[in-house]
Amino acid sequence: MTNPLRLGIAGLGTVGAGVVKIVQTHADLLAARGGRPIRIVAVSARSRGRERGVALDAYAWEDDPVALARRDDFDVLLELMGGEDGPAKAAVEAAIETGKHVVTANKAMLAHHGQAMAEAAEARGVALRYEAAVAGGIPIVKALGEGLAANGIRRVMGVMNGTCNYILTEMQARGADYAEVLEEAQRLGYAEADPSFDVGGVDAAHKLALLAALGFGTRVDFAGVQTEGIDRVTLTDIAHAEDMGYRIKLLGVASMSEAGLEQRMTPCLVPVDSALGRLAGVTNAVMVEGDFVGATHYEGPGAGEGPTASAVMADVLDIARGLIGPAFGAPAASLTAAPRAADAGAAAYYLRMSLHDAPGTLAKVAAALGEEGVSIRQMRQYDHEGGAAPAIFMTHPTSRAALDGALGRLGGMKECLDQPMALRVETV
Ligand SMILES: NC(=O)C1=CN([C@@H]2O[C@H](COP(=O)(O)OP(=O)(O)OC[C@H]3O[C@@H](n4cnc5c(N)ncnc54)[C@H](O)[C@@H]3O)[C@@H](O)[C@H]2O)C=CC1
Ligand SMILES: N[C@@H](CC=O)C(=O)O
Ligand code: NA
Repeated sequence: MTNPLRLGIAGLGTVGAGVVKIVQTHADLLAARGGRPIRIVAVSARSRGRERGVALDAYAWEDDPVALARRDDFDVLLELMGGEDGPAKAAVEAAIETGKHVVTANKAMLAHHGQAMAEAAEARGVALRYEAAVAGGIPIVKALGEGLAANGIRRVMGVMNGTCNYILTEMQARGADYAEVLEEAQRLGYAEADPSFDVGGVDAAHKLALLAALGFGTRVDFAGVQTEGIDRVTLTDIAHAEDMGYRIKLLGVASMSEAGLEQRMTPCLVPVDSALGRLAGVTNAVMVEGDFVGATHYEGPGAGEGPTASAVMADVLDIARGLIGPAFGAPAASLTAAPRAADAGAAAYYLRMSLHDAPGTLAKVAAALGEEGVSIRQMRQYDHEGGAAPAIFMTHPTSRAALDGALGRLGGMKECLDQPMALRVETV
Protein backbone atom coordinates (compact mmCIF):
# COMPACT_ATOMS: atom_id res chain seq x y z
CA MET A 1 0.00 0.00 0.00
CA THR A 2 1.15 3.55 -0.70
CA ASN A 3 2.68 5.35 2.27
CA PRO A 4 0.09 7.27 4.24
CA LEU A 5 0.38 11.05 4.53
CA ARG A 6 0.79 11.62 8.28
CA LEU A 7 -0.61 14.71 10.00
CA GLY A 8 0.24 16.50 13.24
CA ILE A 9 -2.45 18.93 14.39
CA ALA A 10 -1.68 21.92 16.62
CA GLY A 11 -4.98 23.40 17.83
CA LEU A 12 -8.21 21.49 18.44
CA GLY A 13 -10.79 24.27 18.65
CA THR A 14 -13.51 25.00 16.09
CA VAL A 15 -11.26 24.35 13.09
CA GLY A 16 -9.05 21.59 14.54
CA ALA A 17 -12.02 19.54 15.77
CA GLY A 18 -13.63 19.98 12.36
CA VAL A 19 -10.51 18.63 10.67
CA VAL A 20 -10.45 15.55 12.93
CA LYS A 21 -14.12 14.96 12.06
CA ILE A 22 -13.47 15.06 8.30
CA VAL A 23 -10.47 12.72 8.58
CA GLN A 24 -12.52 10.28 10.68
CA THR A 25 -15.68 10.56 8.53
CA HIS A 26 -14.11 10.52 5.07
CA ALA A 27 -11.09 8.22 5.43
CA ASP A 28 -11.88 6.31 2.22
CA LEU A 29 -12.82 9.36 0.17
CA LEU A 30 -9.65 11.19 1.24
CA ALA A 31 -7.46 8.18 0.47
CA ALA A 32 -9.02 7.84 -2.97
CA ARG A 33 -8.69 11.52 -3.84
CA GLY A 34 -5.25 11.99 -2.31
CA GLY A 35 -3.92 8.77 -3.78
CA ARG A 36 -2.80 7.62 -0.31
CA PRO A 37 -4.33 7.23 3.14
CA ILE A 38 -4.44 10.36 5.30
CA ARG A 39 -3.66 9.65 8.97
CA ILE A 40 -3.54 11.81 12.05
CA VAL A 41 -0.52 10.85 14.16
CA ALA A 42 -0.26 13.44 16.93
CA VAL A 43 -2.21 16.41 18.28
CA SER A 44 -1.72 19.32 20.64
CA ALA A 45 -3.98 21.89 22.34
CA ARG A 46 -4.18 23.82 25.58
CA SER A 47 -6.51 21.41 27.34
CA ARG A 48 -6.28 17.64 26.87
CA GLY A 49 -9.51 16.80 28.73
CA ARG A 50 -11.88 19.21 26.97
CA GLU A 51 -14.94 17.64 25.32
CA ARG A 52 -14.66 18.18 21.56
CA GLY A 53 -17.12 15.68 20.15
CA VAL A 54 -14.29 13.65 18.57
CA ALA A 55 -12.24 10.69 19.81
CA LEU A 56 -8.54 11.55 20.16
CA ASP A 57 -7.32 8.36 21.93
CA ALA A 58 -5.66 6.96 18.82
CA TYR A 59 -3.35 9.95 18.48
CA ALA A 60 -0.21 10.88 20.43
CA TRP A 61 -0.66 13.95 22.63
CA GLU A 62 1.79 16.84 23.07
CA ASP A 63 1.20 19.69 25.52
CA ASP A 64 3.65 21.89 23.65
CA PRO A 65 2.84 22.68 19.98
CA VAL A 66 6.51 23.31 19.20
CA ALA A 67 7.45 19.88 20.58
CA LEU A 68 4.66 18.51 18.37
CA ALA A 69 6.09 20.29 15.33
CA ARG A 70 9.53 18.79 16.00
CA ARG A 71 8.35 15.15 16.16
CA ASP A 72 9.74 12.94 13.46
CA ASP A 73 6.71 10.72 12.88
CA PHE A 74 4.53 12.88 10.60
CA ASP A 75 4.75 14.80 7.32
CA VAL A 76 2.39 17.80 7.54
CA LEU A 77 1.82 20.21 10.42
CA LEU A 78 -1.70 21.65 10.53
CA GLU A 79 -1.36 24.91 12.47
CA LEU A 80 -4.90 25.63 13.72
CA MET A 81 -4.18 27.60 16.89
CA GLY A 82 -4.14 31.20 15.72
CA GLY A 83 -2.18 34.24 16.87
CA GLU A 84 0.21 36.41 14.93
CA ASP A 85 3.30 35.38 16.87
CA GLY A 86 3.79 33.11 19.86
CA PRO A 87 3.42 29.34 19.64
CA ALA A 88 1.75 29.36 16.20
CA LYS A 89 4.73 31.06 14.57
CA ALA A 90 7.24 29.02 16.58
CA ALA A 91 5.51 25.75 15.63
CA VAL A 92 5.37 26.65 11.92
CA GLU A 93 9.04 27.63 11.93
CA ALA A 94 9.97 24.39 13.72
CA ALA A 95 7.95 22.32 11.25
CA ILE A 96 9.60 23.94 8.23
CA GLU A 97 13.04 23.61 9.80
CA THR A 98 12.46 19.90 10.35
CA GLY A 99 11.30 19.42 6.73
CA LYS A 100 7.53 19.22 7.20
CA HIS A 101 4.84 20.72 5.02
CA VAL A 102 2.61 23.27 6.71
CA VAL A 103 -1.11 23.93 6.30
CA THR A 104 -2.42 26.85 8.32
CA ALA A 105 -5.70 28.73 8.80
CA ASN A 106 -3.86 31.60 10.45
CA LYS A 107 -4.20 34.77 8.39
CA ALA A 108 -2.89 37.00 11.20
CA MET A 109 0.42 35.13 11.22
CA LEU A 110 0.73 35.08 7.42
CA ALA A 111 -0.23 38.74 7.05
CA HIS A 112 2.78 39.59 9.24
CA HIS A 113 5.24 36.79 8.50
CA GLY A 114 4.02 35.34 5.19
CA GLN A 115 7.01 36.49 3.15
CA ALA A 116 9.62 35.09 5.56
CA MET A 117 7.68 31.86 5.98
CA ALA A 118 7.24 31.45 2.21
CA GLU A 119 11.00 31.93 1.75
CA ALA A 120 11.80 29.41 4.49
CA ALA A 121 9.36 26.83 3.09
CA GLU A 122 10.76 27.17 -0.43
CA ALA A 123 14.34 26.89 0.80
CA ARG A 124 13.41 23.65 2.58
CA GLY A 125 11.33 22.34 -0.36
CA VAL A 126 8.11 22.08 1.64
CA ALA A 127 4.62 23.45 1.08
CA LEU A 128 3.07 26.38 2.96
CA ARG A 129 -0.66 26.32 2.25
CA TYR A 130 -3.43 28.53 3.62
CA GLU A 131 -6.76 28.06 1.81
CA ALA A 132 -8.63 28.12 5.13
CA ALA A 133 -7.09 31.45 6.08
CA VAL A 134 -8.99 33.43 3.42
CA ALA A 135 -12.78 33.41 3.09
CA GLY A 136 -13.13 30.07 4.92
CA GLY A 137 -14.68 27.40 2.72
CA ILE A 138 -14.47 29.36 -0.55
CA PRO A 139 -11.55 27.98 -2.59
CA ILE A 140 -10.35 31.48 -3.40
CA VAL A 141 -6.64 30.88 -2.86
CA LYS A 142 -6.83 28.04 -5.35
CA ALA A 143 -8.94 30.10 -7.78
CA LEU A 144 -6.59 33.08 -7.71
CA GLY A 145 -3.29 31.19 -7.47
CA GLU A 146 -4.11 28.45 -9.96
CA GLY A 147 -7.36 28.87 -11.90
CA LEU A 148 -6.64 32.50 -12.85
CA ALA A 149 -2.85 32.19 -12.92
CA ALA A 150 -2.61 33.13 -16.62
CA ASN A 151 -4.23 36.54 -16.05
CA GLY A 152 -2.91 39.93 -15.12
CA ILE A 153 -5.10 40.58 -12.08
CA ARG A 154 -6.67 44.06 -12.03
CA ARG A 155 -8.78 44.04 -8.92
CA VAL A 156 -9.77 41.79 -6.03
CA MET A 157 -12.71 42.82 -3.88
CA GLY A 158 -15.19 41.30 -1.51
CA VAL A 159 -16.73 40.55 1.85
CA MET A 160 -14.21 38.46 3.76
CA ASN A 161 -15.32 38.36 7.37
CA GLY A 162 -18.18 36.05 8.27
CA THR A 163 -18.64 37.46 11.76
CA CYS A 164 -19.16 41.02 10.48
CA ASN A 165 -21.50 39.93 7.72
CA TYR A 166 -23.47 37.86 10.21
CA ILE A 167 -23.73 40.81 12.63
CA LEU A 168 -24.74 43.30 9.93
CA THR A 169 -27.29 40.87 8.46
CA GLU A 170 -28.93 40.11 11.81
CA MET A 171 -29.02 43.78 12.80
CA GLN A 172 -30.70 44.63 9.49
CA ALA A 173 -33.09 41.66 9.36
CA ARG A 174 -34.37 41.58 12.93
CA GLY A 175 -33.18 44.81 14.49
CA ALA A 176 -30.89 42.76 16.76
CA ASP A 177 -28.55 44.48 19.16
CA TYR A 178 -24.90 44.62 18.07
CA ALA A 179 -23.47 43.08 21.26
CA GLU A 180 -26.06 40.31 21.29
CA VAL A 181 -25.32 39.20 17.69
CA LEU A 182 -21.60 39.39 18.24
CA GLU A 183 -22.07 36.91 21.10
CA GLU A 184 -24.08 34.66 18.77
CA ALA A 185 -21.29 34.74 16.19
CA GLN A 186 -18.85 33.74 18.93
CA ARG A 187 -21.08 30.85 20.03
CA LEU A 188 -21.35 29.67 16.41
CA GLY A 189 -17.54 29.49 16.16
CA TYR A 190 -17.24 32.29 13.57
CA ALA A 191 -15.35 34.90 15.58
CA GLU A 192 -11.64 35.19 16.29
CA ALA A 193 -10.36 34.44 19.81
CA ASP A 194 -10.25 38.25 20.18
CA PRO A 195 -13.38 39.41 18.32
CA SER A 196 -12.08 42.97 18.08
CA PHE A 197 -10.04 41.60 15.14
CA ASP A 198 -13.35 40.84 13.39
CA VAL A 199 -15.37 43.95 14.18
CA GLY A 200 -12.31 46.22 13.86
CA GLY A 201 -11.80 45.07 10.25
CA VAL A 202 -8.32 43.70 10.99
CA ASP A 203 -9.12 40.04 10.27
CA ALA A 204 -10.59 40.92 6.88
CA ALA A 205 -7.63 43.23 6.19
CA HIS A 206 -5.26 40.29 6.89
CA LYS A 207 -7.15 38.29 4.26
CA LEU A 208 -7.18 41.09 1.70
CA ALA A 209 -3.41 41.55 2.10
CA LEU A 210 -2.89 37.84 1.37
CA LEU A 211 -5.11 37.90 -1.72
CA ALA A 212 -3.38 41.04 -2.99
CA ALA A 213 0.02 39.36 -2.70
CA LEU A 214 -1.24 36.29 -4.50
CA GLY A 215 -3.04 38.25 -7.21
CA PHE A 216 -0.50 40.95 -7.92
CA GLY A 217 2.75 39.06 -7.26
CA THR A 218 3.66 41.51 -4.50
CA ARG A 219 4.96 41.07 -0.97
CA VAL A 220 2.24 40.91 1.66
CA ASP A 221 1.66 44.49 2.83
CA PHE A 222 -0.85 44.33 5.66
CA ALA A 223 0.28 47.69 7.06
CA GLY A 224 -0.70 49.23 3.72
CA VAL A 225 -4.38 48.30 4.08
CA GLN A 226 -6.57 51.27 5.01
CA THR A 227 -8.71 49.57 7.68
CA GLU A 228 -11.91 50.57 9.45
CA GLY A 229 -14.26 48.34 11.44
CA ILE A 230 -18.01 48.06 11.80
CA ASP A 231 -17.95 48.97 15.47
CA ARG A 232 -19.40 52.45 14.88
CA VAL A 233 -22.22 51.24 12.62
CA THR A 234 -25.58 51.56 14.41
CA LEU A 235 -29.07 50.19 13.83
CA THR A 236 -29.99 53.71 12.75
CA ASP A 237 -27.33 53.69 10.01
CA ILE A 238 -28.55 50.32 8.82
CA ALA A 239 -32.19 51.47 8.74
CA HIS A 240 -31.42 54.75 6.91
CA ALA A 241 -29.18 52.96 4.41
CA GLU A 242 -31.95 50.43 3.73
CA ASP A 243 -34.46 53.23 3.29
CA MET A 244 -32.22 54.82 0.67
CA GLY A 245 -31.71 51.49 -1.15
CA TYR A 246 -28.41 50.36 0.38
CA ARG A 247 -26.98 47.72 2.73
CA ILE A 248 -23.87 48.18 4.83
CA LYS A 249 -21.08 45.65 4.26
CA LEU A 250 -17.48 45.39 5.42
CA LEU A 251 -15.95 45.49 1.97
CA GLY A 252 -12.37 45.06 0.84
CA VAL A 253 -10.85 46.31 -2.39
CA ALA A 254 -7.30 45.75 -3.63
CA SER A 255 -6.28 47.15 -7.00
CA MET A 256 -3.04 47.70 -8.83
CA SER A 257 -2.40 50.75 -11.01
CA GLU A 258 0.61 52.70 -12.19
CA ALA A 259 0.39 54.63 -8.93
CA GLY A 260 0.85 51.42 -6.97
CA LEU A 261 -1.17 49.09 -4.79
CA GLU A 262 -4.36 50.40 -3.22
CA GLN A 263 -5.84 48.27 -0.42
CA ARG A 264 -8.80 49.20 1.73
CA MET A 265 -11.12 47.28 4.05
CA THR A 266 -13.92 49.54 5.23
CA PRO A 267 -17.66 49.46 5.88
CA CYS A 268 -19.41 50.57 2.69
CA LEU A 269 -22.92 51.08 1.36
CA VAL A 270 -23.77 48.75 -1.53
CA PRO A 271 -27.07 48.63 -3.45
CA VAL A 272 -29.66 46.37 -1.75
CA ASP A 273 -30.30 44.48 -4.98
CA SER A 274 -26.63 43.84 -5.85
CA ALA A 275 -24.92 40.46 -5.30
CA LEU A 276 -23.08 41.93 -2.30
CA GLY A 277 -26.21 43.64 -0.99
CA ARG A 278 -27.99 40.28 -0.90
CA LEU A 279 -25.11 38.50 0.83
CA ALA A 280 -26.50 37.19 4.13
CA GLY A 281 -25.16 35.70 7.33
CA VAL A 282 -21.72 34.13 7.52
CA THR A 283 -21.45 34.07 3.71
CA ASN A 284 -18.41 35.66 2.09
CA ALA A 285 -18.02 36.75 -1.53
CA VAL A 286 -14.91 37.58 -3.51
CA MET A 287 -14.75 39.12 -6.97
CA VAL A 288 -11.59 38.90 -9.06
CA GLU A 289 -11.06 40.74 -12.33
CA GLY A 290 -8.44 39.34 -14.68
CA ASP A 291 -7.36 40.85 -17.99
CA PHE A 292 -8.26 37.79 -20.06
CA VAL A 293 -10.95 36.08 -18.01
CA GLY A 294 -12.90 39.25 -17.13
CA ALA A 295 -14.95 39.40 -13.91
CA THR A 296 -15.31 36.28 -11.76
CA HIS A 297 -17.31 35.83 -8.55
CA TYR A 298 -16.96 33.32 -5.70
CA GLU A 299 -19.40 32.92 -2.85
CA GLY A 300 -19.76 30.57 0.12
CA PRO A 301 -19.47 30.15 3.88
CA GLY A 302 -16.63 32.28 5.20
CA ALA A 303 -16.27 30.83 8.70
CA GLY A 304 -17.33 27.99 10.98
CA GLU A 305 -16.18 24.45 11.67
CA GLY A 306 -17.22 22.56 8.53
CA PRO A 307 -16.30 25.12 5.84
CA THR A 308 -12.93 25.94 7.38
CA ALA A 309 -11.99 22.30 7.95
CA SER A 310 -13.02 21.58 4.34
CA ALA A 311 -10.48 24.17 3.14
CA VAL A 312 -7.73 22.81 5.40
CA MET A 313 -8.24 19.31 4.04
CA ALA A 314 -8.23 20.52 0.41
CA ASP A 315 -4.68 21.75 1.05
CA VAL A 316 -3.77 18.44 2.69
CA LEU A 317 -5.04 16.57 -0.38
CA ASP A 318 -2.94 18.72 -2.69
CA ILE A 319 0.12 17.85 -0.63
CA ALA A 320 -0.86 14.15 -0.75
CA ARG A 321 -0.96 14.45 -4.55
CA GLY A 322 2.50 16.05 -4.57
CA LEU A 323 1.30 19.55 -5.56
CA ILE A 324 3.75 21.76 -3.73
CA GLY A 325 3.95 25.15 -5.43
CA PRO A 326 5.20 28.42 -3.94
CA ALA A 327 2.94 29.94 -1.28
CA PHE A 328 2.12 33.14 -3.17
CA GLY A 329 1.91 31.74 -6.69
CA ALA A 330 5.47 32.74 -7.66
CA PRO A 331 8.87 32.17 -6.02
CA ALA A 332 9.03 34.28 -2.86
CA ALA A 333 12.19 36.07 -4.03
CA SER A 334 10.35 37.33 -7.13
CA LEU A 335 7.57 39.06 -5.16
CA THR A 336 7.98 42.82 -5.38
CA ALA A 337 7.37 45.51 -2.77
CA ALA A 338 4.73 47.64 -4.49
CA PRO A 339 4.44 51.35 -3.69
CA ARG A 340 1.27 52.20 -1.76
CA ALA A 341 -1.36 54.15 -3.68
CA ALA A 342 -3.89 56.40 -1.97
CA ASP A 343 -7.61 55.89 -2.46
CA ALA A 344 -7.78 57.65 -5.85
CA GLY A 345 -11.31 57.16 -7.15
CA ALA A 346 -14.17 59.55 -6.40
CA ALA A 347 -17.13 58.08 -4.53
CA ALA A 348 -20.30 59.25 -2.87
CA TYR A 349 -20.30 59.06 0.93
CA TYR A 350 -22.89 58.58 3.65
CA LEU A 351 -22.12 60.95 6.52
CA ARG A 352 -23.70 60.75 9.96
CA MET A 353 -23.09 63.34 12.63
CA SER A 354 -24.66 64.62 15.82
CA LEU A 355 -25.22 68.39 15.63
CA HIS A 356 -25.90 71.05 18.22
CA ASP A 357 -29.62 71.79 17.89
CA ALA A 358 -29.44 75.57 17.41
CA PRO A 359 -30.20 78.14 14.69
CA GLY A 360 -27.54 78.34 11.96
CA THR A 361 -25.90 74.96 12.64
CA LEU A 362 -26.94 73.35 9.38
CA ALA A 363 -25.81 76.36 7.39
CA LYS A 364 -22.34 76.15 8.98
CA VAL A 365 -22.06 72.42 8.27
CA ALA A 366 -23.19 72.89 4.67
CA ALA A 367 -20.69 75.75 4.25
CA ALA A 368 -17.81 73.63 5.66
CA LEU A 369 -18.64 70.77 3.29
CA GLY A 370 -18.92 73.15 0.34
CA GLU A 371 -15.64 74.91 1.12
CA GLU A 372 -13.84 71.55 1.18
CA GLY A 373 -15.33 70.67 -2.22
CA VAL A 374 -17.91 68.16 -0.95
CA SER A 375 -21.31 68.57 -2.55
CA ILE A 376 -24.49 67.43 -0.75
CA ARG A 377 -26.98 65.26 -2.66
CA GLN A 378 -29.43 64.45 0.10
CA MET A 379 -29.92 65.31 3.77
CA ARG A 380 -32.03 63.79 6.56
CA GLN A 381 -32.58 64.65 10.19
CA TYR A 382 -34.20 62.44 12.80
CA ASP A 383 -35.04 61.88 16.48
CA HIS A 384 -33.85 65.08 18.16
CA GLU A 385 -32.66 64.22 21.65
CA GLY A 386 -31.96 66.88 24.25
CA GLY A 387 -29.79 69.47 22.55
CA ALA A 388 -28.54 67.05 19.88
CA ALA A 389 -29.81 66.82 16.31
CA PRO A 390 -28.55 63.76 14.47
CA ALA A 391 -28.11 64.39 10.73
CA ILE A 392 -27.33 62.25 7.73
CA PHE A 393 -25.91 63.54 4.45
CA MET A 394 -25.41 61.70 1.17
CA THR A 395 -22.77 63.43 -0.89
CA HIS A 396 -22.18 63.56 -4.60
CA PRO A 397 -19.03 61.70 -5.73
CA THR A 398 -16.04 63.26 -4.06
CA SER A 399 -12.35 62.45 -3.63
CA ARG A 400 -11.21 60.85 -0.37
CA ALA A 401 -8.83 63.80 0.13
CA ALA A 402 -11.72 66.31 -0.05
CA LEU A 403 -13.80 64.14 2.26
CA ASP A 404 -10.98 63.88 4.79
CA GLY A 405 -10.60 67.66 4.67
CA ALA A 406 -14.31 68.06 5.39
CA LEU A 407 -14.28 65.48 8.19
CA GLY A 408 -11.33 67.26 9.79
CA ARG A 409 -13.14 70.61 9.63
CA LEU A 410 -16.44 69.22 10.96
CA GLY A 411 -14.73 67.29 13.76
CA GLY A 412 -13.20 70.55 15.00
CA MET A 413 -16.45 72.58 14.95
CA LYS A 414 -18.28 73.17 18.23
CA GLU A 415 -21.59 72.57 16.41
CA CYS A 416 -20.51 68.94 15.81
CA LEU A 417 -21.07 66.94 18.99
CA ASP A 418 -19.13 63.86 17.89
CA GLN A 419 -16.64 62.87 15.21
CA PRO A 420 -18.73 62.45 12.02
CA MET A 421 -18.83 58.94 10.57
CA ALA A 422 -18.33 58.46 6.81
CA LEU A 423 -19.21 55.35 4.83
CA ARG A 424 -18.25 55.06 1.20
CA VAL A 425 -20.95 54.18 -1.33
CA GLU A 426 -19.41 51.45 -3.47
CA THR A 427 -20.72 50.84 -6.96
CA VAL A 428 -20.54 47.04 -7.33
N1 LIG B 1 -13.32 29.68 13.40
C1 LIG B 1 -13.34 29.95 12.10
O1 LIG B 1 -14.41 30.00 11.46
C2 LIG B 1 -12.09 30.19 11.36
C3 LIG B 1 -10.87 30.26 11.99
N2 LIG B 1 -9.73 30.47 11.27
C4 LIG B 1 -8.43 30.48 11.92
O2 LIG B 1 -8.18 29.17 12.44
C5 LIG B 1 -7.37 29.26 13.60
C6 LIG B 1 -8.07 28.55 14.75
O3 LIG B 1 -9.33 29.15 14.96
P1 LIG B 1 -10.45 28.47 15.86
O4 LIG B 1 -10.44 27.01 15.67
O5 LIG B 1 -11.69 29.25 15.62
O6 LIG B 1 -9.90 28.83 17.30
P2 LIG B 1 -10.28 28.17 18.71
O7 LIG B 1 -10.02 29.21 19.73
O8 LIG B 1 -11.61 27.53 18.64
O9 LIG B 1 -9.19 27.01 18.85
C7 LIG B 1 -7.83 27.26 19.03
C8 LIG B 1 -7.14 25.97 19.45
O10 LIG B 1 -5.75 26.22 19.54
C9 LIG B 1 -5.28 25.87 20.83
N3 LIG B 1 -4.29 26.86 21.24
C10 LIG B 1 -4.41 28.20 21.18
N4 LIG B 1 -3.30 28.77 21.67
C11 LIG B 1 -2.50 27.75 22.07
C12 LIG B 1 -1.24 27.69 22.69
N5 LIG B 1 -0.60 28.81 23.03
N6 LIG B 1 -0.70 26.48 22.96
C13 LIG B 1 -1.38 25.35 22.63
N7 LIG B 1 -2.58 25.35 22.06
C14 LIG B 1 -3.12 26.53 21.78
C15 LIG B 1 -6.49 25.95 21.76
O11 LIG B 1 -6.33 25.11 22.88
C16 LIG B 1 -7.59 25.44 20.82
O12 LIG B 1 -7.59 24.03 20.82
C17 LIG B 1 -7.13 30.76 13.82
O13 LIG B 1 -5.94 31.12 13.17
C18 LIG B 1 -8.31 31.41 13.10
O14 LIG B 1 -8.02 32.71 12.68
C19 LIG B 1 -9.75 30.61 9.90
C20 LIG B 1 -10.92 30.56 9.22
C21 LIG B 1 -12.19 30.39 9.90
N1 LIG C 1 -13.37 35.25 12.29
C1 LIG C 1 -13.32 34.95 10.91
C2 LIG C 1 -13.13 33.49 10.73
C3 LIG C 1 -12.76 33.14 9.37
O1 LIG C 1 -11.75 33.56 8.84
C4 LIG C 1 -14.61 35.40 10.23
O2 LIG C 1 -15.57 35.70 10.94
O3 LIG C 1 -14.64 35.47 9.01
NA1 NA D 1 -10.68 29.75 1.41
